[in-house]
Amino acid sequence: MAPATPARKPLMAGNWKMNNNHLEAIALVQKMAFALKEADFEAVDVAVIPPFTAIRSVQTLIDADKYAIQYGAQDVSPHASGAYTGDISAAMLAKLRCSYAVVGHSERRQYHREDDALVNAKAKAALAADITPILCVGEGLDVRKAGGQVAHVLAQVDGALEKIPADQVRRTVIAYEPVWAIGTGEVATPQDAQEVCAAIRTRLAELYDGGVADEVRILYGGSVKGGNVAKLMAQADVDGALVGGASLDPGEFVKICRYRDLPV
Ligand SMILES: O=C[C@H](O)COP(=O)(O)O
Repeated sequence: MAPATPARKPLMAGNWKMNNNHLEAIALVQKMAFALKEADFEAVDVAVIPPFTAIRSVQTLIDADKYAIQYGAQDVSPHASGAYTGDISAAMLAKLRCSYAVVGHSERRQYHREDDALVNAKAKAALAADITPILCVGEGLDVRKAGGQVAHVLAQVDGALEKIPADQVRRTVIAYEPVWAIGTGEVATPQDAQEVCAAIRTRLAELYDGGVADEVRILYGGSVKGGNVAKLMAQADVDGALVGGASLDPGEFVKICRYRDLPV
């Protein structure tokens, strides 16, 4: 597939998971903002994905100090409003000017039994509120060992994008996160990442067209660190990273955002 073009600006998104209260969140964003320079933001979109309880504080800080850091939410309700205790709607996130909502993260699929139909409904809810879904897909170790990673991931992509029109898919981000690489320190090889990311892009061309496939940003996630990011980013179909653990360390996350200065 075609190498990354300026139309696919790399995205480094830090998924904090269930870490950092709103005060810790402010401190972390401040440290990142002090370290990152204008040239970094010109080269890369940088986003933080805090827990719901910290989004308002992050928004206030970013607005007040005019930081170029983007932010989003780790989940979104498929419902617009009503009696859904514990849910947060896309409209609520849009009011906080969230740019992104993660949908289908493997931890949601595993601990909350989310299936592709629900992930599809969440992606649609986010898109309807002009929020970019970061759609997570990825295989478990058993599937990988059996060599079924591409078929498994493409089935997740098909299910999650069902009946979502091309103009909305264009602004969707897809994150390939092999479950066996998440939080384990066992990063996929650059070739593993490229194989699946390229297959996703080919599938987008089949489902929609080459233009859509060329525009969609496809991230890799799973034990990304400063020490391995440059090789992953050198792959033609890897347009960024969804970073978990390393995004909690401002020095490490800034290093990841500056992958272009690191040796490949
Ligand atoms: O959303 C992020 C991924 O689950 C990766 O997490 P990790 O970088 O801690 O392996």
